[in-house]
Formats: sequence, structure tokens, C-alpha cells
Amino acid sequence: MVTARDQALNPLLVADFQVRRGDFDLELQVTAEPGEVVALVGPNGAGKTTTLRVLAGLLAPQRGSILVDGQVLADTRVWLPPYQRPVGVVFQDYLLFPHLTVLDNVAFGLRTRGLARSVARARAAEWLARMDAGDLAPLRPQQLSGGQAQRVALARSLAPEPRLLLLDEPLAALDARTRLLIRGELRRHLAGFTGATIVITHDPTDAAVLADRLVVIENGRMVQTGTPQEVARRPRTDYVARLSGLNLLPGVGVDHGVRLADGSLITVPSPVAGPVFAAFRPSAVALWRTRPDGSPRNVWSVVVRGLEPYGDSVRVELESASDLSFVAEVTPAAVADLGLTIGDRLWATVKASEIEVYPR
Ligand SMILES: Nc1ncnc2c1ncn2[C@@H]1O[C@H](COP(=O)(O)OP(=O)(O)OP(=O)(O)O)[C@@H](O)[C@H]1O
Repeated sequence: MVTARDQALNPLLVADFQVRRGDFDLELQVTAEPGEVVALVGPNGAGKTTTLRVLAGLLAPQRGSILVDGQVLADTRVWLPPYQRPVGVVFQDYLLFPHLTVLDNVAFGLRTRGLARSVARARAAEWLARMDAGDLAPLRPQQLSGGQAQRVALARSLAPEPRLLLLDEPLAALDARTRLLIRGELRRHLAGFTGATIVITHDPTDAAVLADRLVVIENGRMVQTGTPQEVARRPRTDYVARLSGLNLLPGVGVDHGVRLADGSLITVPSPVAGPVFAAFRPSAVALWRTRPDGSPRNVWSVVVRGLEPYGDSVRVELESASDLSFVAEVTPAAVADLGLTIGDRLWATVKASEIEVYPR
């Protein structure tokens, strides 16, 4: 009997590879469990698309191996071309064949895998129906809305019953309203997929809604992984902190304080030691025209470097005299009351109880 523990020890995808593209060097270990949806997130040029291309078989790594369900797709001796891999890909702009009907687009992958035309079409029709796209079968791709095209692309990649599904920015081509609807729909479809899914996304909300786990890549390396909640609550790089909207200050724990890079000491809720991160929400930062005294807060003298509307509030980018940068989030009323403009000198405070501290 295969227990949940055995499964956890035998991930469906086990990839460990290195690839170079010009000066860019990507070195990554990534695994995914059956049924797991892993989001690859990271700044532009981090290596997300390169990872997807290596897994799909469109780009050969310099070294390493890729296994899916124990089958070697690539290593020093083996290199399976894309059409021989149990891998389905949905590209960013879906790449449907314009001269084929929706039905034949979905049947195409099955035909290349050797199925007779009638069998491939019957199976394509089943997959379209499963994706609530059965009535689209006779149409051409140019007659489809963005959301419909996405459903068709998903049906096309799932029809050959891959074990690994790769999605490149699946919601990027949609307008904001459609995106919201399709995101929920995609989530339901992915929940019904028993293989593993790797999805690239730039959007933190998409990642949080779609993924069980995030893999954050920066400069060709994984810098953090965890559930969206874990990553958002305890970011380990500035990029992740910005993604989750948190301020992140690295330092060293000294009893109830953290000594920051600029030499200043901030007070934190419980005793800490060694290299740590101190993270706090922008809404935990209070701004003052005059230095508040006598309160158990951390106080910085700051200059306003930027003001930016953010939903119902305003994000105020701050820089301390000693070069610490962080963000406050305040109401438009507070901006008006304080008469905030760029270049202003202010005092910023954060209560110790608002700061989360965790090891680096
Ligand atoms: N054909 C190529 N030849 C040389 N370098 C390339 C090539 N394609 C991509 N690169 C480089 O590889 C790096 C990673 O690119 P990649 O497209 O994987 O990043 P990404 O994380 O997907 O970024 P984005 O979010 O902008 O799509 C970049 O520095 C890019 O300049």
C-alpha cells in the first residue's frame, strides 16, 4: 500500500538541472507531488520561462535530470523530445492553430501521439465538454474570447492525459474582469487534475488562489518555497517582501532587540538571537510631524521618497537618515492632515508588537 508518507517521499516531478543562456545561469531543484499546484514566481528575467522550457523539452539543460513518475525525461544519456513527454503545456497566448477548428486543435496532440482521427476527435469532444467548452468545437480560434481560448488550450494540453501540466502566465492575456472569473474556473480544473501542475505567474493574487506552494526564483536560483501564506508572512528577500506587501529588515537578534544593518536597534516582542529578519506591515507604520516620546515604539527620523495610491489607501515610501527603506500605508485623510509631499521630513513609528521576527 502506498501511504501518504511514501507519496511525499516519491514526488511525481523530480527535476534538478543547470542551464545557461548567454550570461544567464539557472540552477534549480524543483519537485511536485501528485495533485500539487506549484507556482513559479520571481522578477523579470529570473528564469521562470527557462525552467518551463527545460521541463517541456524545448531547451536542453547543460547537466541534471528530470523525472516524471519515475520515468527519466532527461539526464546525461536520455533526452526525450516534447511530444514523447507526459507533459502538457499551455503557453501564455495559448498558441492555438488558427487554421484548425477548436475540435481539431484539441485533437491535434492526440493525433501526434498516434491516435486515429475519429478516436482523437471523440476524445477531444469529451475534453471540451469537461471544460464547459463543448459548444465551441466547430469555431476557429479567432472567434473565441480570451477566456474561451484559455479553456480550449487547457483542454488541448489535458487531452493526452499528461502527468505534468505546465502553464505559462495562464491569466495574463485576459482583462481584469474576465481574469477573476477564469481564475476561479482554472482553480477548479486544476483541483480535478491528478498529475502535478507548474504555473508561472507574475500576479501574487493568482499565485495565492491557484497554488498549493510557491517556488520563488531570483537570478536563476530558488530563494524561497512554502505555501503562499508562509511565504507572504515570512518573506526572505526584498522581492518576496514587496510581493506580499511587507517591510523586511535584516538584522541580528540581541535579546529583545534586533540590530539592523545601519547599526540602529529596534525593539521586538520576544527575545531573539543570531541572524534574523524583522518584518512588519506597512499599515503598522504610524507617521508624525513631531517626534512622539514616552511610548514603547520604534522611532525613525525619515524622509518621504514616494507617494502612491494603493487601493483605498496611500503607500508612503520612506527612507531613514541611515538609509533604511520601508513603506507606510496610510489613509488619504492622513496624507491630507499631515500635508505630506515628497521630500518631507517626518517621524515614523512601529510598535514592537507589530514586528514579526524569524531566523534568516
Ligand atoms: N534565447 C536566449 N539567449 C540568451 N539568453 C536568454 C535567451 N532567452 C532568455 N535569456 C535570458 O535568460 C534569463 C531568464 O529569462 P526567462 O525568460 O527565463 O526569465 P523569466 O523569469 O521567465 O522572466 P519574465 O518574467 O520576464 O518572462 C534572462 O536574463 C534572459 O535575458
